[in-house]
Amino acid sequence: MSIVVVAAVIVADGGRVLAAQRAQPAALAGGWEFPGGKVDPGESEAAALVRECREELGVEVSVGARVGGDWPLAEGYVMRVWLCTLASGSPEAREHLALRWLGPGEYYDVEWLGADLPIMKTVENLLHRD
Ligand SMILES: Nc1nc2c([nH]c(=O)n2[C@H]2C[C@H](O)[C@@H](COP(=O)(O)OP(=O)(O)OP(=O)(O)O)O2)c(=O)[nH]1
Repeated sequence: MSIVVVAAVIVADGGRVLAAQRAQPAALAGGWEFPGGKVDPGESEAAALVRECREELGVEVSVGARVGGDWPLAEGYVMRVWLCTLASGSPEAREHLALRWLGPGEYYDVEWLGADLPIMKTVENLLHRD
């Protein structure tokens, strides 16, 4: 069974999306991702998503619609992604090198990790469908 990594696409007013720059490991440092992490044993995926956003950003999020299905990562890992909104707090980079709010037209201004680029494309379609 694959290890599940959950990730939050935090969306704010004007279609802004929060990107976070990884600090580690060396192979991924500097790349941009969606906040998240591994689900702990016995923990629900939604609870893991909320916990990771609290730990990494110091915010509370509300979990919304799922983005796609299982996104492949390295062998043995899959990523599951949800749209989220901020319920309280203002994100700060507690574990990342930097954070950026990307507005429409800026979604590809950061060097997304390989797995995240197709996710960003899917999110763009979801947000601009109407
Ligand atoms: N959180 C997150 N991880 C991603 C993304 N894209 C991507 O390839 N990954 C990879 C990087 C890592 O190999 C793995 C998740 O690891 P992590 O370091 O975020 O997990 P964690 O917070 O539970 O960390 P740790 O306790 O194992 O240190 O998934 C993404 O958008 N968000």
